[in-house]
Amino acid sequence: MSFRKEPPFTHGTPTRNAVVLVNLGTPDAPTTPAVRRYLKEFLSDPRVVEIPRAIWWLILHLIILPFRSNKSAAKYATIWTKEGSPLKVHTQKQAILLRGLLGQRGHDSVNVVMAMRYGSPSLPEVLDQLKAENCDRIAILPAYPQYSGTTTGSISDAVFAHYAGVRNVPELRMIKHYHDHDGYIDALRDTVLAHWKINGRGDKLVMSFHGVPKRTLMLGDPYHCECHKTARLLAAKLGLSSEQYLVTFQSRFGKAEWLQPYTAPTLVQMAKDGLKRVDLICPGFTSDCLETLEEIAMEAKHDFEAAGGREFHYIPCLNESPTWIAGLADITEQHLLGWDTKATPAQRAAQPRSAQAEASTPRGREIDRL
Ligand SMILES: C=CC1=C(C)c2cc3[nH]c(cc4nc(cc5[nH]c(cc1n2)c(C)c5CCC(=O)O)C(CCC(=O)O)=C4C)c(C)c3C=C
Ligand SMILES: [Fe+2]
Ligand SMILES: [Fe+2]
Repeated sequence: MSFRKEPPFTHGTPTRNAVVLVNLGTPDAPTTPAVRRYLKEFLSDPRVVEIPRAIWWLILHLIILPFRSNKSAAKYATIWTKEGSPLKVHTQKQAILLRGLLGQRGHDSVNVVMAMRYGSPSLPEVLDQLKAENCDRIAILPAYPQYSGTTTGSISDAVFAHYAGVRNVPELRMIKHYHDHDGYIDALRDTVLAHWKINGRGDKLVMSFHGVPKRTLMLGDPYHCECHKTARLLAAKLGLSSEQYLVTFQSRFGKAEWLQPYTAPTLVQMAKDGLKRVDLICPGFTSDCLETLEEIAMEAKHDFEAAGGREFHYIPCLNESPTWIAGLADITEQHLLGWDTKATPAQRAAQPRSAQAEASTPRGREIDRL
C-alpha cells in the first residue's frame, strides 16, 4: 500500500480547524457534454442507484446518458445565472457567510469551505487543499438536513475513500443530520412568515421533499421519517393544523415506486378539487437549484394552473437568509465542541490574508445587511 505524499512538516506549526459544507454538485455549464459528465459521475454512484452494476452500466450508458443529458441541459439553461449554477452560487455564499459569523462568535481559527459530492470543487481536491493549509480537525457538514444513504451516506463514502490514501488522517467529525434542529426549523418558519407577510396566505402549505425509491425506506433508510418530522415541527412553529399542510415527494427518477404522495399529481388533484391557492416550500433543499427553480417554480406551477388552480406561490429555499446562516452556525458550533477554535496571535498571523479578512467584522456587517 502506498499513500499520497504528506506536505512538509515543521514542529510547532499551529494546526487549524475547518468546516466543509458539502452539497450534491451540479454541472459546470448548462450544456449537453457538461451535464453528461455530471450525470455520469452522479448516477454511477452505487449509493444513488442500487441496481446490479452490470445491468445499470448498460442502462446508464445506452439509455440515460444519451437521452437525458440533452433534456436536462435545456432545463439547466432556464435557471442558469451570470454567476453560474444556483446550487453552487448559494452554497459558496453560505460558506463565506458561515465563516464570517463563526469568526464573529469567536471561532476565528475555523476555516469554512464548500465542496461538491459530484463535479467541482470535488471533495478530494478540497480535502487535499485543507491538508496543505495544515487543517488537522475537519467537520463535514452536508447541505442535507435529512439523512439518506443516497446523499449523506454517499458523502461519508467519498470522505473515507479519500483518507484511505492518506497517511496522516485529520480528526474528523461527520454531521449526520439536523432535520429537527431549532436553527433549521426556525429559519424555515421565518422564510414562510416573510413570504406570507408580503403575499398573504394560501389555502394550503405543501412541503415538497426530494423523493427516494420506496424500497430504501423498507430497507431502513430514515429519510422518509426525518422529512415527516421536519414537516411536523415546522407546522407546529407556524401553528398549522394537520389539514393546513401536506408532505409530498418530488423528482421521481425511473419506473420504480418512490416515496408518495408525488408532488405534481397531488397539486393537479388539489386544483381539480377546487383549491384556489397553494403555497409550496421545499424544506429539504437548503439552496435553490434545478429541482426547486425548474421542476417546482416552473413545471409544477404550470401543472397546478393548467388544472384550474388560480395561484401557485413557490417559497424560495433558505439560501443566504440571516436566520439560516445563524442556524448553520448553531449547528456547526455544537459539532466544534472541545476543539480549540480561537486563533492564537501566532495562528492569526499565519492565516492567509484572505482568511483574515473573511473572519473579521466587515463580514458581520455584510450579514446584517442581507
Ligand atoms: C437516480 C436517483 C436519484 C436519487 C436517489 C436522488 C436523491 C436525492 N437527490 C437530492 C438532491 C438533488 N438532486 C438533484 C438533481 C438530480 N437528482 C437526480 C436523481 C436522484 N436523486 C438527478 C438525475 C438529478 C439531475 C437533474 C436531472 O437530470 O433531473 C439536485 C439539483 C442539482 C442541481 O444541479 O441543481 C439536488 C439538490 C436529494 C436531497 C436526494 C435524496 C434525499
Ligand atoms: Fe436528486
Ligand atoms: Fe427533477
